Amino acid sequence: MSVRDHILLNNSLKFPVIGLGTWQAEPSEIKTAIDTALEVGYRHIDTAFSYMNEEAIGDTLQEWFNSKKLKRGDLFITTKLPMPAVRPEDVEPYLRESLKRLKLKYVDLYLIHCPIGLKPVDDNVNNTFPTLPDGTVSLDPVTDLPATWKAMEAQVDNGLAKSIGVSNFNCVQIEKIVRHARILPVTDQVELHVEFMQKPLRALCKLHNIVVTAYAPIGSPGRTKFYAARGQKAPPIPCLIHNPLVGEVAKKHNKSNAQVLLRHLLQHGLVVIPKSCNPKRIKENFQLMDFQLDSEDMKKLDSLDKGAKGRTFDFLLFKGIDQHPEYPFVDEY
Ligand SMILES: NC(=O)C1=CN([C@@H]2O[C@H](COP(=O)(O)OP(=O)(O)OC[C@H]3O[C@@H](n4cnc5c(N)ncnc54)[C@H](OP(=O)(O)O)[C@@H]3O)[C@@H](O)[C@H]2O)C=CC1
Ligand SMILES: O=C1CO[C@H](CO)[C@@H](O)[C@@H]1O
Repeated sequence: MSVRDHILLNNSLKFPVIGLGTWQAEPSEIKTAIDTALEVGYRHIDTAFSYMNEEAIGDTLQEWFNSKKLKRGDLFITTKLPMPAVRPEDVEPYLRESLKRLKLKYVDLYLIHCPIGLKPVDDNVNNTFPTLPDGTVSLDPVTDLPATWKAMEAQVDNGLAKSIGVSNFNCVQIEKIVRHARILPVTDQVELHVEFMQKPLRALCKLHNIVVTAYAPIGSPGRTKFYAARGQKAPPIPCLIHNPLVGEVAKKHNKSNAQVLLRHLLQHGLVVIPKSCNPKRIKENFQLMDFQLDSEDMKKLDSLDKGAKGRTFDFLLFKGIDQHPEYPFVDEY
């Protein structure tokens, strides 16, 4: 099955199917990562206010624009509204702050990072995981998703975002948005990989013409760092890269295991945003268009799906987060 390098969105915006993920990419690593990615052909970068690297990304993009090697219109840049700002009045100020850090006039895609709203505990906007003195996360129980979505739509109207979408929304939450939306979300960015193929959510999104973007497409093996920084032990991380079946398919095509994991998702019509700060792996993760998995390969890889049991992102490292009424990770979605 052939795969196009972009999906054409309703507003004629081209959504490149391979993007560079940047969670846990330190500002000091960003220049090399973005330079390498743009040189090998990536045109889509995924970041978030809470990744604390928007400024470094903005600096590197400016160098590319100043050197005239690329124009703003050549790129597709995504960033996200953080959890302490999931309320209507915070949408525009946070988007403006992200744009200031990115040194851009608009983003191509602005996402609600997570349906869970948090209550800030201080004036520090960079404190994106506010915690109460008892160690639990500071929940905002009155998160109003339809009202927040209305404020997201206003960002398309005012030209600060070319398109808008959601992330970590489950089927019920997607339906809630779709019922109220004037502008539909273009994507739901969720955990999705060979062991967690998100069948019900994909079916629902297809119905509404919403593209599904796969985060952690190679299993997010580096996330121990995020837990360690918070004094916690990471939960078991699935060894997708070393799965023998994936290895078999990779050997047949003379490609790496990571390339097979990514190509499998592309052939399912998904957008993938693998993260790497390593030039060799950044290149490897982009070389996905010179081979095709046949139906037997796809069947083999599909057999690895564990359904809801394959989920590994539950945000439970933020103590008490599952007490929020919009906690999304309650079912396979
Ligand atoms: N909306 C949300 O809530 C979330 C969004 N995301 C987004 O999705 C992106 C991707 O997800 P992420 O969690 O980073 O996980 P990925 O599945 O992309 O895995 C990234 C990890 O795999 C390593 N890696 C990358 N390429 C290869 C390769 N070819 N072979 C072996 N190892 C490799 C990287 O290390 P190295 O850098 O050393 O190469 C890194 O440790 C994020 O960066 C972020 O942009 C992620 C999580 C949640
Ligand atoms: O994007 C993200 C990566 O995952 C983290 C949790 O495990 C989130 O906090 C963050 O929003």
